[in-house]
Amino acid sequence: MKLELTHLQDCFIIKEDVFEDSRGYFMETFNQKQFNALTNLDLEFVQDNQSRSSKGVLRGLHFQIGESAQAKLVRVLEGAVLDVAVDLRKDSPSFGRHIEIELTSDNHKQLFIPAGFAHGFVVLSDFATFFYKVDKYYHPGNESGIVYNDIDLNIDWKIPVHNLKLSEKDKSLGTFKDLLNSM
Ligand SMILES: Cc1cn([C@H]2C[C@H](O)[C@@H](COP(=O)(O)OP(=O)(O)O[C@H]3O[C@H](C)C(=O)[C@H](O)[C@H]3O)O2)c(=O)[nH]c1=O
Repeated sequence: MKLELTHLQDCFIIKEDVFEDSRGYFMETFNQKQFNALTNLDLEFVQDNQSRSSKGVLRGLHFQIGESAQAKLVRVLEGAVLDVAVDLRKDSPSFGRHIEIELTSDNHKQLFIPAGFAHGFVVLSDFATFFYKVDKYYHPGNESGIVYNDIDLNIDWKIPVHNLKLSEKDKSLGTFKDLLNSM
């Protein structure tokens, strides 16, 4: 297991060892002891989530608030996505900045996203199966988000806007400025 720092504080790229042979490959996709030792965190993931989406589907930007704020360890089982995480922690040196990273079933990359971040992804392949671990349970009443095309975040989703497919909920999410005003 290898850890790669990013320009966002406490947000890491994780590469697990992949053992390939003539049959295919084997990998340990998560090892709590190794994860805690490498990240120097004492996290316990309590829920696994999985979604499958077609090309152009954009899910996000989402986060849970207060005590329900989730750290996430995300990866792709099938296909490819552009994954985006935004640092919403006011005291962070990377506050307001975001990372865009391609996660695919071939590059086996995982992204660790700390609590206090907004998260979303757009599907680049015909279909993508997205899998992630979270360290806090789902609390629908504590869900919040930022609209994908927020002018201040200025995220380049790589897919032409007319090809994007969002839920009605995600289309009507608030702006980054709305969030700042509520802090
Ligand atoms: C997140 C979640 C949802 N649900 C139910 C609620 C809805 O009936 C249904 C679909 O939920 P939603 O449209 O919010 O699913 P996504 O748009 O994939 O949401 C996720 O999108 C981005 C990528 C994230 O990072 C979040 O973890 C998560 O918000 O699943 C549950 O039962 N448990 C859960 O933990």
